[in-house]
Amino acid sequence: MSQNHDLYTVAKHHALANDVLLAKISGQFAYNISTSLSYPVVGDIVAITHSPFDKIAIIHRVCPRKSLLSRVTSGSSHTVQPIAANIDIVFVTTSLDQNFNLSRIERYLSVAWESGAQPAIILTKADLVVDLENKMAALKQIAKSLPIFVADSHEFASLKHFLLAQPQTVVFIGSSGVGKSTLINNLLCYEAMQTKQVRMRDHKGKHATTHRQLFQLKNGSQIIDTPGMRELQIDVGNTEETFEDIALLAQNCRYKNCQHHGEPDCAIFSAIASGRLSQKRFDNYQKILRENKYTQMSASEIAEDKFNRYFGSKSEAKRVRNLKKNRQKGYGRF
Ligand SMILES: Nc1nc2c(ncn2[C@@H]2O[C@H](COP(=O)(O)OP(=O)(O)OP(=O)(O)O)[C@@H](O)[C@H]2O)c(=O)[nH]1
Ligand SMILES: [Zn+2]
Repeated sequence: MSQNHDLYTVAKHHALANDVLLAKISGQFAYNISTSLSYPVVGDIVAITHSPFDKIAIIHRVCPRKSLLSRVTSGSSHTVQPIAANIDIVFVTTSLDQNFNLSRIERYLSVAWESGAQPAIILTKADLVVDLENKMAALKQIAKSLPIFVADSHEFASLKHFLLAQPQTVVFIGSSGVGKSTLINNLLCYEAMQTKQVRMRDHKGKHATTHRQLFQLKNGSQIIDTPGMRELQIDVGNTEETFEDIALLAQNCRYKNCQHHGEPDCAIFSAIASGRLSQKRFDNYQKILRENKYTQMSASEIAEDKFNRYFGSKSEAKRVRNLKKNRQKGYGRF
């Protein structure tokens, strides 16, 4: 089953993820809920009743879970939020380009272990790897005997083989941009995931019903991908060490608090212009800083921050929306 606000989408049969019912929790169930972990979550198996005369079925209870992936919301409330249940494998996904970072993998592995599911590691963007042997040797030190899959967007046969070997429920966790959606799309062989823009809008409650959270492969294996999972960002910890070159450059900016967004005498800007620093590396650095910031924020704060970054302020977005609405009504101009 999967969730969208108060309404849950429940598959009638475990093996038929596309034959679904809409459902909500019963009053009695809601009354007995003691913590946020008691709510049904994507991947849960639930007991329902459904009258043929009602569009919406009733969920009475959640069956015991064999695993539960959760996150601590570190905004104001610090509650534990369930993300997905009954997962067999948590794939810790990381890219083999310059974002390869052992301490980050370790952090994600600890989240995976915590869930009660079996962790495994996927290394993506193998086409960009430099020095695979050394990276693998270092990784094996922390991964011990965990399975490690190496993939890129064209070659992911070993992973596919693994998923097709037996029916299993899997999730992919890892930092933004490591290639999770690309990999899932490839595994599903079609563009099943929403674009980033659509996912942004999910946070605003729009189009939310179109965001599928559970995808089924032909052999019955299921891939869970929820917005909650996307926000399961882990503090990288040693950003400064990884991006020491950028920190050193930034010391030469005219302003101490330079954001490197076009301020005068920005050393980062000059370094990029002269080719001493690649734009891509700087973009990655900023992305990781954002991820770090997100670990300190609640889901709604993250949504708001992303919204503002993409669309400007809410009042600006509202103004644009009203203009559009008026245009549709046939008056006003856009
Ligand atoms: N070179 C290379 N680029 C890749 C590969 N896989 C993905 N990418 C690129 O990496 C970028 C991020 O990929 P996504 O699949 O959106 O990453 P993600 O992990 O789903 O990111 P979030 O949705 O933010 O969590 C895209 O521009 C992809 O085209 C790969 O195997 N090789
Ligand atoms: Zn600067």
